[in-house]
Amino acid sequence: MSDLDRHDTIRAVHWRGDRLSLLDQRLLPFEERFVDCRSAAEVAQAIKDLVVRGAPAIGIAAAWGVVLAAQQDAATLDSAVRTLRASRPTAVNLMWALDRMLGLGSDVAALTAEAQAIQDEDLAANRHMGELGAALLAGGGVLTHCNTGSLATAGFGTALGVIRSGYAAGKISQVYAGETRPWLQGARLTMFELVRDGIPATLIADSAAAHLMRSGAVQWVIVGADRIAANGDTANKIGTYQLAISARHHGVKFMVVAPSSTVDMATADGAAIEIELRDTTELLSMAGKRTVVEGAQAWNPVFDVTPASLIDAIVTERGVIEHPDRHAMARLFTPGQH
Ligand SMILES: CSC[C@H]1O[C@H](OP(=O)(O)O)[C@H](O)[C@@H]1O
Repeated sequence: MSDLDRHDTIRAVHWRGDRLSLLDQRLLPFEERFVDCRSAAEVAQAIKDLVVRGAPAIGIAAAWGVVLAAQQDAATLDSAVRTLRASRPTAVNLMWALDRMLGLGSDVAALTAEAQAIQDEDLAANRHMGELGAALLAGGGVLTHCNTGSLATAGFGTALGVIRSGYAAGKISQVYAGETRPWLQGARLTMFELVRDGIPATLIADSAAAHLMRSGAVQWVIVGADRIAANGDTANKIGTYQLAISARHHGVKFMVVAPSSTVDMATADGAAIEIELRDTTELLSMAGKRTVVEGAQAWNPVFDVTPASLIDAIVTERGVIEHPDRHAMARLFTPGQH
């Protein structure tokens, strides 16, 4: 097993033939427990509750949810797909995967093969993007945000896949990970993956990012995506937009890494991307303990949109788009493709 092969040993999504086992990411890094989903409705609830999260991973989970629906009662397939589609609004991978499954009717064998293909294609795409993104690096430190690793995908990761490949190629000397409040995907999940891989990783507070960039310790900010519009505007975890502003101000390069299942050519620009608002309790408490006075209000958008003008490169498995705009996107993706 190559050094890189070791890195996708973490699997967030396991198809068991009659149920879908999901590594419960609400409990990581201190507890590794699986939630078994035996229906599309249970998969949809797991996506909504962030048992499984990460744009590619929720698309993969939803695809297996369609298989569960077909196994149980083909007559309920359409309503099962509607329930899955409504589970989270921003990551287009969810809609993309369901559209791929819908085209196959209710044949369980065909749906099973398609769900497996979606999962296998994602892992292959991540490894290829890892190489393409690593080729852009020239040493030094990188900063990443949220979690874009094996836990958010079929394995290896998108932005974290570039970091894995870049580190293995000697092109990264230090990885900084933002904690990513309020759900702490960076602190709880990315640090878990990097420490497990033996990659030198330093956790920073989200609010320390600009100060870190000003120090000169970071040459690239490398992030994932939940939806990339036809002009290259990119929706990603809340806090990404301000990282892009800080990066441009400090002369730090900004890379978005995402498979083509994240590209939504049917959405013209970032203004049209729906931003998920989650329960304010995620902001008003930490680890289940309230941290804010009763009666306080909160606002909890969990994604934001980075304009293409602040992105130096979008890495997909179809190729790298440098200085993205609608013309550059159209060279790799069909207008209107979703
Ligand atoms: C390769 S994961 C893409 C994306 O998904 C994460 O969001 P969430 O944890 O809420 O599902 C985050 O935005 C990642 O960058």
